[in-house]
Amino acid sequence: MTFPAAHPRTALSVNVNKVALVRNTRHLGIPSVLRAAEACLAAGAQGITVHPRPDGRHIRAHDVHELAALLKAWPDREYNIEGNPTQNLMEFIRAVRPSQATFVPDGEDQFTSDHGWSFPQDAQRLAPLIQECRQLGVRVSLFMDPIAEQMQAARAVGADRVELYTEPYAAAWGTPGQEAQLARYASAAQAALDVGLGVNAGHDLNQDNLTAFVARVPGLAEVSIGHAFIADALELGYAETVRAYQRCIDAGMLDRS
Ligand SMILES: CC(=O)[C@@H](O)[C@H](O)COP(=O)(O)O
Ligand SMILES: NCC(=O)COP(=O)(O)O
Repeated sequence: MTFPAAHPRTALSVNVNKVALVRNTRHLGIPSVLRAAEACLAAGAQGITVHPRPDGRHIRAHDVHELAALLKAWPDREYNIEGNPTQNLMEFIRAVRPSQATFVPDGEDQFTSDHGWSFPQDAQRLAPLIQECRQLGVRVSLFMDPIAEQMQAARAVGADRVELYTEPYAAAWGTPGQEAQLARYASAAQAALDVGLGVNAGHDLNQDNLTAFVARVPGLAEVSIGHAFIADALELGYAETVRAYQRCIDAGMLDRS
């Protein structure tokens, strides 16, 4: 399916954290993170995302480097490495130079990501790190709550994109608050576009809530999806799960136009 240049297809980046989480429960090397990534790329996923947390609970340093080598065989796909640049992220960015670095303000022992950066408080410590990434040729995306008023500051600090934290939308899915959340994300995305930022999104997106989000949120360049995707892949397999999520995206794109 092709889309007009004015509305390029929202890219699917598969987060493989949870494959590593299961692998780490034995010393057998299975399930393979590499095989998962390769199967998703072969099925058409536009990118792979990892979040190598400092405690190594799932993605570890060797995964980051092995996936970088794999992605070299897929030059038209993207590698997105997430993390807190004041912790361990920058060592990976310098060594691997992925397509994109997504800065996430997580603490070292955080259960999962649950908030975005705040401006002006975070600007001073982020600016030099963003500049370094851009000098390395790495696009920078800032994990942000869907607050339209924060987008100007995100741009001013040098970010190329924002990634809208979508758990509040996912939590409202199927409730009376769903529409208000969609309007909130659409407003934040438009504010980002208005100041020259690209728009990514992620966290708790799934096959139920993805289509409506793609349809309503303008200029959505990329969704990164992991937890629900891997849960679905346990039942459907990686290739069919990629196709299922692509169908959700394409349905949203058609609703948008
Ligand atoms: C930043 C974000 O929302 C996710 O990309 C993050 O990778 C989730 O981390 P866990 O997989 O450790 O829950
Ligand atoms: N940036 C979001 C991501 O990579 C995956 O989040 P989730 O789908 O595991 O919640």
